[in-house]
Amino acid sequence: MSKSPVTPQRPASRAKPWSKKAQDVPPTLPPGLPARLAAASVLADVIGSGHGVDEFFSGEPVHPRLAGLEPRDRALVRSIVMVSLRRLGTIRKALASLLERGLPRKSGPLEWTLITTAAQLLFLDVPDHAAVNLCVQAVRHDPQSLPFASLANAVARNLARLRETLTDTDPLIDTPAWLAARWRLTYGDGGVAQIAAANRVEPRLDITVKSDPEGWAERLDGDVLAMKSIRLRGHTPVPELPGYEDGAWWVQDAAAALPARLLGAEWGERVADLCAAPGGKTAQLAMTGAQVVAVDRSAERLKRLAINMERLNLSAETKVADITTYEAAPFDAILLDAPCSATGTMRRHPDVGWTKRISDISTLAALQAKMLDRAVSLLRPGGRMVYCVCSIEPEEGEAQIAALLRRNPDINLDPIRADEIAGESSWLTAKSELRTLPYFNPSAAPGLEGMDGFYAARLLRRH
Ligand SMILES: C[S@@+](CC[C@H](N)C(=O)[O-])C[C@H]1O[C@@H](n2cnc3c(N)ncnc32)[C@H](O)[C@@H]1O
Repeated sequence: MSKSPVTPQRPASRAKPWSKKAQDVPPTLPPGLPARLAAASVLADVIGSGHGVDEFFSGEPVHPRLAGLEPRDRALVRSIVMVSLRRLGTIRKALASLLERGLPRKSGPLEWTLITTAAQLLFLDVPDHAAVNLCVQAVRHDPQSLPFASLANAVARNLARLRETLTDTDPLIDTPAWLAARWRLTYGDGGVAQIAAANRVEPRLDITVKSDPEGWAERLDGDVLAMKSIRLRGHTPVPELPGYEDGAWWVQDAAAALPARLLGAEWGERVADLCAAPGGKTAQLAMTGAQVVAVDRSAERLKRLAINMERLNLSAETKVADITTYEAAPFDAILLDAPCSATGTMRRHPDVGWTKRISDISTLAALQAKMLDRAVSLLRPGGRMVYCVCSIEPEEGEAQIAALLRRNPDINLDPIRADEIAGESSWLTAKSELRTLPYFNPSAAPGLEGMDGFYAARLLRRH
């Protein structure tokens, strides 16, 4: 039997592979199998073609294997895919140790079935017999992988048997090598190790409340964090939680809630939220009583923003426009939440490291610079702006703002004070910009720690 490495090469194309041929799932398949086939297939498409997991699970199912699945099964598929991505390094190492002769060539979806089976056996609360049995059925379902059904059976049984030793790995193994190398340069050996460890923990849901954080924390079984976000302890689906229908709160990571607060928008001010959709920060700005214009290039995402604002009973004007060419009367204050590599959000989006490429960072940094130049030109003299990104790459944060200040002498950095961020001076850079990392916000309760990696700088326009 010839061998191939366990790690496949990602093709350059980002075409939607599932759009070419629909693979209908016959309704006669045994229970649980359609979800396992879907998990393997979605994972192959995420890693193979660079599509984000959210593309598959927000809105109507676009993948033929997801169509027709019950919501409960879709949720299971999502969690199998997420764990597979979050622990991909550990899983690949485990499979490599069990496949003495490597992965057989021309074995169709075998690799994806084994990875998603490993995710269930090593990290999810799926009974061993169900995971092993469905693995073998999934392998038998495809003519190319069919000859390897007994190999898959042996691998799956060994995964269950050796679970403890196979999962005892260095967190860095689950960080894509290109990101680990970058983070080592920026944050040192200690920093990269802590980021890697934090990214392995599935984060809880954070919410921003309109008022009464203590009361809502009690009602929702959550903890009030330093900056008044609430971190929920449980995993109840969002729409079923008290206060959701009434628009008392919205989902927003604790770090993502900081930039809008730092802008300090005031009642009656004319404020622009640039790159606004789906609107977590727009809601915060609108809460202040400012007149908010929410601008985004995507009409579809702005529609979602409008629906969110309606549920929250808040108002903002929406405008579909490209920020790099957007024109408007001057604003008192601007929030620019620029598109970025999102490497600070890998706790919530473990696909980021496997779907983004190193070249994306310079492409995005160039776009951010253009947006910044446009945004500062929209400020009135004396106006203020907060620029933020959910990236932990300096090119998109610290270096981006340093370059803006060099090319625009009219713009000053307005230092952020520790007392504006609940006294957390370790969240500030030497120049008093905000820099959070995924391992910040430790907690005594396991699973309740961490926050997104964010960068924010506050700027003032002089003339
Ligand atoms: C990081 S998300 C914004 C998240 C949002 N601020 C929030 O808090 O909910 C970035 C947004 O930038 C938008 N975007 C990307 N390129 C753009 C451009 N050239 N002009 C306007 N919007 C753009 C995307 O459609 C996306 O909605």
